[in-house]
Amino acid sequence: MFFDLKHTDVNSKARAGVLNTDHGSIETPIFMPVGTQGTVKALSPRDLKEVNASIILGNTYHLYMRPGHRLIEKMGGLHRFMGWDRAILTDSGGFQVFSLKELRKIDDEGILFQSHLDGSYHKFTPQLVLEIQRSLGSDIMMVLDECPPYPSTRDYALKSNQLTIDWARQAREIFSGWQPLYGHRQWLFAIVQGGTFKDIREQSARALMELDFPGYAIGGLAVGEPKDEMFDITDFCTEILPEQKPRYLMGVGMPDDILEAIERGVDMFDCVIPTRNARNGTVFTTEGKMVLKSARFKEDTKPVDANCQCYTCKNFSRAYLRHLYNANEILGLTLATIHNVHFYLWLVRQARKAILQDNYVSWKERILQKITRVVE
Ligand SMILES: O=c1nc[nH]c2cc3[nH]c(NCCN4CCCCC4)nc3cc12
Repeated sequence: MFFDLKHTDVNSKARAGVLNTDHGSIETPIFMPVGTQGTVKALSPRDLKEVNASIILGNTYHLYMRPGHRLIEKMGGLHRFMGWDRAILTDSGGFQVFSLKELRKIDDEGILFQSHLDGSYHKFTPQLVLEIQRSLGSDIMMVLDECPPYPSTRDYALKSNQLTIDWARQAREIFSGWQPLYGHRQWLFAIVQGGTFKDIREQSARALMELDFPGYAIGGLAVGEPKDEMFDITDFCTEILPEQKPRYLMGVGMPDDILEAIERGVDMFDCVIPTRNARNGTVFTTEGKMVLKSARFKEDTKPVDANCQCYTCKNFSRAYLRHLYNANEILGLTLATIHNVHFYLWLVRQARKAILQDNYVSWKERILQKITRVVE
């Protein structure tokens, strides 16, 4: 089966499971490094394997814009094109359209927008974003949805939610009738919307569940709402969503956000933070966050994190990494990204171990004390 729920922690809603794709099995809770344009910035697929990444995220919007899904199809699909033979999840593009430029126009058919590259007009429909993801060959595809801005009026959230449900219904019908392009199975997830209105969230979840998807994303969060609202809505959604299906909280997040959401029953995460922060000189460690550019690391011979087994921590000092940043050396980006992605994957692997031992909550409280510090 696609998702095997192995165990739920007896003291919380935290779960340990396995996602079975044709590009390998993925132990959950899982973090998906973001590879927007067909590459996880500064890392090669070899680096990704070395840090045990089992699934990465690609963006339908960006790959459609450049180099185009037809070209990628001619190249044999995204896995072959980018040299990655493990799993890929692609976001459907609705969110990117909103976050990249002022929205052109949304109507019942889809989203009309201008390319951020050359200003040309395009229209994302439920059908088109599915065709793009079929050409890409993603193992997990997302339906076209509308992510309402935060805050939204109740009326806007209601209307937007109706659109997202209609688009999900169309996508489900299109998907049920097709053969995969490259021989490997592709799975289609729905996306729960409804803003911060619990009754609309319930309406969304139940309508999507009736359409019977293999997995459910919780969308419309991590868009500027207060953290406690994000966790409250997440907790509310996981109460309703099917226990035996994976839950994916889109765009989350900082290490502590991920641990809080795991406790509330979320299985899958993606976020640009580990890769983006690495490129800006901020790394996450078991002793807290560290700004490597800081002068205090000028002669620090210690590794980024003495408890870390990654290539960066086993071979280089904080002083060297700080030098690379100051000298604008590309290697600095790669080494810090290797470490941060390794840290996120290590964190969710430790979470899984704690869940299987039924002590997730106490483990989480202990590790949060350390990783939320700032290393001076
Ligand atoms: O509702 C969504 N539908 C489709 N994709 C999404 C992606 C999302 N990504 C986020 N938040 C990303 C937050 N991230 C934090 C670090 C800096 C860059 C932005 N919310 C999302 C909601 C959605």
